[in-house]
Amino acid sequence: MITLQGIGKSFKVARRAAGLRQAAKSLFVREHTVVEALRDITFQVGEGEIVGYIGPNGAGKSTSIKVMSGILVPDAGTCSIMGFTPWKERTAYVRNIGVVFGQRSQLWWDVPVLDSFQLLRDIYKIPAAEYAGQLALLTETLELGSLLQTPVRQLSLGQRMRCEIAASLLHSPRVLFLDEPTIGLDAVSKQAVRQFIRTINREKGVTVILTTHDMSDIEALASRILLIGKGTLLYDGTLSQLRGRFGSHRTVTAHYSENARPPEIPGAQTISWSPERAVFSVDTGQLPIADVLARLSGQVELLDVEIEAKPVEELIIELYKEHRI
Ligand SMILES: Nc1ncnc2c1ncn2[C@@H]1O[C@H](COP(=O)(O)OP(=O)(O)OP(=O)(O)O)[C@@H](O)[C@H]1O
Repeated sequence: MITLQGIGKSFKVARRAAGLRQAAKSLFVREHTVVEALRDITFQVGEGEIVGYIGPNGAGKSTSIKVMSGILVPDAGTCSIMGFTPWKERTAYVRNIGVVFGQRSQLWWDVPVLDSFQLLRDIYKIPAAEYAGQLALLTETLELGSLLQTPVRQLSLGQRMRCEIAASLLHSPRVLFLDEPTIGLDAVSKQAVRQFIRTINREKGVTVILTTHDMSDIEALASRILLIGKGTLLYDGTLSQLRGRFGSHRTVTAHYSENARPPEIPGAQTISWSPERAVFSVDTGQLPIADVLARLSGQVELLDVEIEAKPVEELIIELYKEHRI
């Protein structure tokens, strides 16, 4: 569905020091630096996948999305999406993709949402019956009923995001690019947006590329992660592979009847202790959980035990650390 091969993109940025004198000088002599935003980016995405495209600020995520959606022309490499080269066959290509930039709006600010939708219907030349069906479906699943007649500037962020997502799907695209679609949303709106993305992926087979800083988006949606740092692709694997790599650690919290001495578990690190509760960090690759439980029950009268894996957020931080980004 999506193939990127050796994609590179640099930006030439004008540079000048602060101050009036420097401003005057820059009118005559321009100094430039080159920012290498993408370097040799190569990956493939299959039809129906949801891929989390992650990386720290300035890593090159938005630039990649812009290249893939045909807004930016790369300096090097090839990109084929559904057989199109995005920046070459733009008009035909955009009929097959949907794009949401969480930080920007594609809706007209002063007019009711429905007017923007109708304009998009005309731009994409969506047949009347298809538009009516798709609008009804999106209105119901994204709960847009009361919003359609409201000017965009009067919508809250969460309401606007639901409308943005609907706008990007009116023409039934096969690929959806989402650049931080849940930024600034409250917990309930986030859930609604995630649920909707899952549904269109499962029921319509829409392929989704998702950039986000919210690791719970990744956990809820993406089975595969592409990690980009300083313009280079650093990791391409599934979430479970990532868990397998860093995830043999468990936090074990034991609650027990009052005990004067801390339980001793050789091979486990004691994080905290009180007469009724102890918390351990255990590398299950070295020390099986069953051994920990056996040791605990030999020393204290156990009342309850909680075993937690490292949250995805921490796994991603480990990955950032490993690649020094
Ligand atoms: N139009 C531009 N002109 C100059 N430099 C740019 C331009 N767009 C992006 N860059 C630079 O390219 C690099 C990658 O930027 P990009 O916006 O792709 O990062 P990002 O991973 O989306 O970051 P964030 O998570 O902060 O949104 C950054 O160093 C940025 O300053």
